[in-house]
Amino acid sequence: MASQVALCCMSHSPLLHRADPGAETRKAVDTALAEARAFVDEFDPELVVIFGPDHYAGFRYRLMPPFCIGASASAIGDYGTESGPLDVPQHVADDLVGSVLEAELDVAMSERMTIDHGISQPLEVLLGSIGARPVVPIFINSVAAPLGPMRRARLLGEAVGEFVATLDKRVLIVGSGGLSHDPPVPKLRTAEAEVAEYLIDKQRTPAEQQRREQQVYDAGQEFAQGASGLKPLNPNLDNEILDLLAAGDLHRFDEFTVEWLDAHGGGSVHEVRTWVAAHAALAATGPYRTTSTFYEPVPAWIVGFAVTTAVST
Ligand SMILES: O=C(O)CCC(=O)/C=C/C=C(\O)C(=O)O
Ligand SMILES: [Fe+2]
Repeated sequence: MASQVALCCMSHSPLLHRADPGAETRKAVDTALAEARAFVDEFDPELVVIFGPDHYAGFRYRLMPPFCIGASASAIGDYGTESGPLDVPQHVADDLVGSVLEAELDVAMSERMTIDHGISQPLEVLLGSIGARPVVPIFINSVAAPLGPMRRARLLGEAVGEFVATLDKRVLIVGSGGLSHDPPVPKLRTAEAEVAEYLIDKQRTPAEQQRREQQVYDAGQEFAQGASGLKPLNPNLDNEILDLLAAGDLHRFDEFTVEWLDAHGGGSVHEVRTWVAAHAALAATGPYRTTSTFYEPVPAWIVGFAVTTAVST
């Protein structure tokens, strides 16, 4: 018995519904996202497997795994996203963890995973709400240094795909994040003590969260006005990434080092790991074809914003 598998990868942004990117960009992004939603509606997934990052909302340095599969999860509701539980099919998540471990990838498991906009936003955009379909969330650390090699994200994806192939279900694989971008996410070793405490273990109060969200909005406005120390977006790199994914040339990502990507794509370009894992998962179920690609650099959101869909052939 085999599954039917489709893929949608998309950038997310805390500023997606908050900052005005200009009328033309808004229309283009909304159209791309509506088309992705229609693609998902038509596929009618029985299960969604989503690879996404976290931005110190759920995973902090008290214990920072490179990868974690959630067998039970809820969304924190940051940056205007929905809060509340996901509908995680526990036995599927348990079996997935077992299968990935069997493939010699030492993935962590959480029975109480907290997700942020990095996972909840694509679920809302593509499915209508975070609880609309059964979903297994897979966290890929993409911001908290040190990061392991890209190859491991590809291998994780492969192992997940091999499991997905056995389910005899319609499975949508989602990757969330990227592409080039350098949003103001603090770094443990350079952060002030109070911020470092947050990165390690501390929760924000609602007022602190609100202040932080305003700071991220302000950073986007500065960036859009060209008055920012953040690294520029890199459309050349982003197009190269999209071309490699569409060509199924996933091994090439093994050559991208963390340092090189950081220098050319900014501190959060590593969210592309979720795209690599998602494509590797799809590829593990058979050959695939990319059916749509949207890309536009959006300074007001501090991100090279992309959306792609793909199907098994
Ligand atoms: O709230 C924080 O401290 C982290 C800031 C943050 O969440 C920024 C996130 C940016 C993205 O998710 C992105 O552009 O990918
Ligand atoms: Fe992000």
